[in-house]
Amino acid sequence: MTIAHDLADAILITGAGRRVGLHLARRLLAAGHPVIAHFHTETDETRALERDGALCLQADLTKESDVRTLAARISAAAPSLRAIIHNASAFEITSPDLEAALAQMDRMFAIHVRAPFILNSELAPRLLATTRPHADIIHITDIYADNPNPVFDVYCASKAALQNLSLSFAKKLAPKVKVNVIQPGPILFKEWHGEAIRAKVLAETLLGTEGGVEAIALAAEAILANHYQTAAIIAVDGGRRVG
Ligand SMILES: NC(=O)C1=CN([C@@H]2O[C@H](COP(=O)(O)OP(=O)(O)OC[C@H]3O[C@@H](n4cnc5c(N)ncnc54)[C@H](OP(=O)(O)O)[C@@H]3O)[C@@H](O)[C@H]2O)C=CC1
Ligand SMILES: Nc1nc2c(c(=O)[nH]1)N=C([C@H](O)[C@@H](O)CO)CN2
Repeated sequence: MTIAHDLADAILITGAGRRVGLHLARRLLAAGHPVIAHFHTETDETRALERDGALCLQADLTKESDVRTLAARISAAAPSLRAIIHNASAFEITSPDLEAALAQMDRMFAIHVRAPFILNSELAPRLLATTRPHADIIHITDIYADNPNPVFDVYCASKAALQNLSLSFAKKLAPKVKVNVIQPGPILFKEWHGEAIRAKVLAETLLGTEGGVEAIALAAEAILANHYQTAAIIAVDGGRRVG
């Protein structure tokens, strides 16, 4: 069954299939926003988002053709966009093998830099078409963008590139479109994080706990609500960056 969507002033979230992105999609849907949820791997949760009224679109952001098709499908479906939240990400320890590390570099720069660049560029007319006073772009980077963990050096460099790109988009799209950065800290560990590393990370975190996905949703909603915030870089890290 094809569901008709009224996608005027929709909010696009990338990586909405699980964890932070899924929580953002659910929160914004519940708040009454039309939501376009990009996902990589279909899950029961993406199927539930669809039943709840979101337009769910699959794309592998490492593939330029997928990103261009995603942009075209969104442009065709939504007459205007209220916001784009770039959340999709690949988080990998850099391989000691140079050839493998270079393949990771291609993948992570494609997801964290090229895809946001293409989507922001192709969808800028939809952001500018919003009837609201402002549209928003939110890039989710990492506190590691400012102070890298060398174990994840390729990932960190790609997030730093995204952070710098955010400032250029803030300059290019002002005053109609605000562009801001959220830098998460230890929000939600991966299953493969062992107890020792979790304890070490939290010992370096002033507040001593994982932030949880709601911490990012609160930061994103605050940015959307603030008419006077652009080119800002907001850490949501429990104080880890100074710990
Ligand atoms: N969790 C944390 O503690 C921290 C998170 N952050 C940042 O916050 C954001 C959200 O974090 P979190 O929810 O943990 O992120 P995840 O590691 O869970 O990944 C987010 C999403 O990105 C998607 N993704 C991965 N590869 C691709 C691809 N090739 N094409 C399209 N989508 C892809 C994943 O889809 P699938 O699983 O289907 O591949 C997933 O749904 C990320 O940008 C992350 O870098 C920063 C610091 C700490
Ligand atoms: N895409 C992701 N990026 C990051 C994640 C994650 O789970 N997915 N997690 C971290 C770490 O937990 C870090 O914050 C604590 O070591 C960083 N980036």
